Amino acid sequence: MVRIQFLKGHGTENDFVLLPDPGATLDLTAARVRVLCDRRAGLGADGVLRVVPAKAVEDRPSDVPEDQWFMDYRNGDGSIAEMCGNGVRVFARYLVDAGLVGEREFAIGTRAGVRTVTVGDQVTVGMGRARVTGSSLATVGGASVAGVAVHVGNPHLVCVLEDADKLASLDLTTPPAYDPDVFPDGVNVEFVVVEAPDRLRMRVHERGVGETRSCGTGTVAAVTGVLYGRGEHSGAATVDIPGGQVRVTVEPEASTLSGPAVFVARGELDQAWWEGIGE
Ligand SMILES: N[C@@H](CCC[C@H](N)C(=O)O)C(=O)O
Repeated sequence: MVRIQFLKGHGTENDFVLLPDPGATLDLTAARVRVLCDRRAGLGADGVLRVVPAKAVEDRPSDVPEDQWFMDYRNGDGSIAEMCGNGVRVFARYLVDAGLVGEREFAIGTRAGVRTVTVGDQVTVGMGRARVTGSSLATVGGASVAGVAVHVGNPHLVCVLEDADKLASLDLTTPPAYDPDVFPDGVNVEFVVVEAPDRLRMRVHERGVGETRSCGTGTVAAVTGVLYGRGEHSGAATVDIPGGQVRVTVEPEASTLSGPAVFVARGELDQAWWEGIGE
């Protein structure tokens, strides 16, 4: 009988089920991801992080070497996404805690390429280049808001609002509408208020999940988009999200994300339940 271990953790309350899969034997179907993430029928999470050796991932990006650990990230709806900034911090904490890496600074393979991490009280991730790709509109509650499109390995649309009351009153229980010609693969939509030159408040509707308490790539996109609006390409900001606070730095060719990564539970999945999850 194969025993399937799990951990439950979060980064600023963006929560994940982490599945160690050193032998790359798990059959992680979209249906299994959906049920695992279901907050009543499963463990409940925004997404799943499968921990797998990069050499077992045939479609990994060409710059991810064979000897790295690979973050196989899935959204709660079962879809695959390129990158997850909060997830990679939780993933990094797991690798250190489990003794799977010997250093506190190391690299992790993701579908967006290699990400370097430094694990301390907080976990800092080198998020690569955050690229402004254009502008577009998001429509929420019948009103359209202009946004800056930012690519952080995955797609984002950053919409700046005038004040915190507007941000608080947004109804994100239904997905904001966006232009599918601009975002053919869907988009994560961030709504942001600039509270001080180096302080943002943000809410997010994530592709493949819904509104979450935090989105790491989204915070990097938000800082990049706000800087872009000021005609700047470098800067740093603290971002307040409903689940806590992260720190972001942006340079023309690189960005970083720092924040907490916490585990709350670990255990074993029920074998019969897992086997019984159909398509
Ligand atoms: N929560 C994540 C982003 C997860 C992927 C996203 N929903 C997508 O589909 O691109 C983060 O912390 O970055």
